[in-house]
Amino acid sequence: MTAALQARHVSKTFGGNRVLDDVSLAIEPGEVHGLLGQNGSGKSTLIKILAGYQDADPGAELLIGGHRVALPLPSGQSQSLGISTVHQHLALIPSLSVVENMLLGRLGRSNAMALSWRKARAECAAVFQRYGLEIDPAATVSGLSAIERAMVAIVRAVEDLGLRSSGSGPGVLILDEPTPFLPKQDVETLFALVRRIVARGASVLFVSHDIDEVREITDRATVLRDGRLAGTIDTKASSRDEIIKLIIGRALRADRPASEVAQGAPAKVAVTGLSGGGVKGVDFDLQPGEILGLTGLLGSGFESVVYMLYGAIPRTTGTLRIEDETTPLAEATPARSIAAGTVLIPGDRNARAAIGILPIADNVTMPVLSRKLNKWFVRRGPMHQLAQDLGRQFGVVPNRPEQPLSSLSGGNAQKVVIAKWLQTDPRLILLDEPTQGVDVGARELVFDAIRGATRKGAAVICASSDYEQLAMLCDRVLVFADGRVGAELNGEQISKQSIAETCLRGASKLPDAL
Ligand SMILES: Nc1ncnc2c1ncn2[C@@H]1O[C@H](COP(=O)(O)OP(=O)(O)OP(=O)(O)O)[C@@H](O)[C@H]1O
Repeated sequence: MTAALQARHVSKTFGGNRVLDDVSLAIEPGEVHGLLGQNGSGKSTLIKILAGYQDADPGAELLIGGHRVALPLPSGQSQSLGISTVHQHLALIPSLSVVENMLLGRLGRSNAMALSWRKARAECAAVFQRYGLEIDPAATVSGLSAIERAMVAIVRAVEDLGLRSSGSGPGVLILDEPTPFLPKQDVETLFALVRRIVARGASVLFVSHDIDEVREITDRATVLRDGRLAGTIDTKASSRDEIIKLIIGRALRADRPASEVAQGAPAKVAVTGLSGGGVKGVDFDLQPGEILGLTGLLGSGFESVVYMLYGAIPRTTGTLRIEDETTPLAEATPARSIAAGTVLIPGDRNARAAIGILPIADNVTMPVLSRKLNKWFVRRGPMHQLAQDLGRQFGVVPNRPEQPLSSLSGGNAQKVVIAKWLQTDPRLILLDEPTQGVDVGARELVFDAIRGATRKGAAVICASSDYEQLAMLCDRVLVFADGRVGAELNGEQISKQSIAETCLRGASKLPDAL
């Protein structure tokens, strides 16, 4: 069978640093092919080369549908050659309608004056119907749910492939980590769409850190390790442990660590009457060193809690007590929270937690410039030394503080953000999806760092819809439903399965199996 896409001998060097080394990859027609590897293993670089955003080093070869294609791909031409990419940020314009977004690529190439919007909407509706989607072409993208936005971007990418001129097969759709921003229940909806796409003959290259998802949706997978090909596997025939071992070169720790929370100690943190942002009068408290998980279905209110406690959502009411200091949340602001020893590590690190164009050293030392370094003027030597030490401690790869943060892979950038706040020895750590985009091996490092902070007495609140993460990390999990705490899971009750079941039952009662 002629491969839908074949890449051979792909290498890439940045300033003397070889990040891809003689990688080869073949994707069959109608196949969902996984691309796996630790943070910084070279997945995005490979995709950027396949999508024509980046040149490969000399010697690389690319065949699409058996036809040799000259590298580098001409800028903006990858779709006409049969490769379409959907990145995590989706590249939709929120203020435009669905149909306008669907036509974005084509508008640039055609005479827009001659466009009939009525006809375009009807065609768009017919396309959505073909894929079994119920999305109004006239709706504004900003009003769509996360899963609807993802599906619009994916269908647009596939349709743009269908318009290409070359006759070399139905093409390859690259999905670059499409699921981390989606609630778990919507992942199935997305997978149904992926199955429909491959049933129509196209192939999909699926990049993900979620091993269970990879085993569910892909047929085979290529694994990169340190920029080299670690292997190509039949995912259905491979166990979870085998895949993890190929990715990180070792096995993960088997069990969740036993809770270290001292029973019966007075609460260190107490939240009372928390209301606003979809939350309706919630009370809970935390023991010193406790890691409390918050979860639920999207819209159940759990997603807002850490931002409300940090003072980042206006019109929040209730109180937050840390040890013997009580703050009315109506008066909380991020600056006051930081001064009181509360830190927030947000989910959207690119927009809210880091400045990509600044060096890693500047990003990571920002909260401690006056405390740990010279208060009156910035000396880069000590700043670099501190950044280097933190990079080592948190496993940032490559550990080069002078590089811009944006040159790090997604997962390594997240480690920098976590290091930046944990070094401040906070009393309360607020986390929103702390290991989104972080690979399975590095997750252990991040979890260890968070547990290290709890040993120093910090309390942690972790909001997440990643049930596996909650099961590995938390001493207790509160499952939200309709703005309130619907169920509480403790100790042995906590597992990925039990959290998923409790969420899906509307959090009205504990799972039968418990
Ligand atoms: N423009 C660049 N300049 C310098 N180094 C870069 C650049 N882009 C990527 N790198 C380096 O190349 C290596 C591979 O990065 P890449 O983003 O491909 O990894 P990845 O496997 O996609 O990681 P993640 O899972 O974290 O997204 C990393 O060490 C990264 O720092």
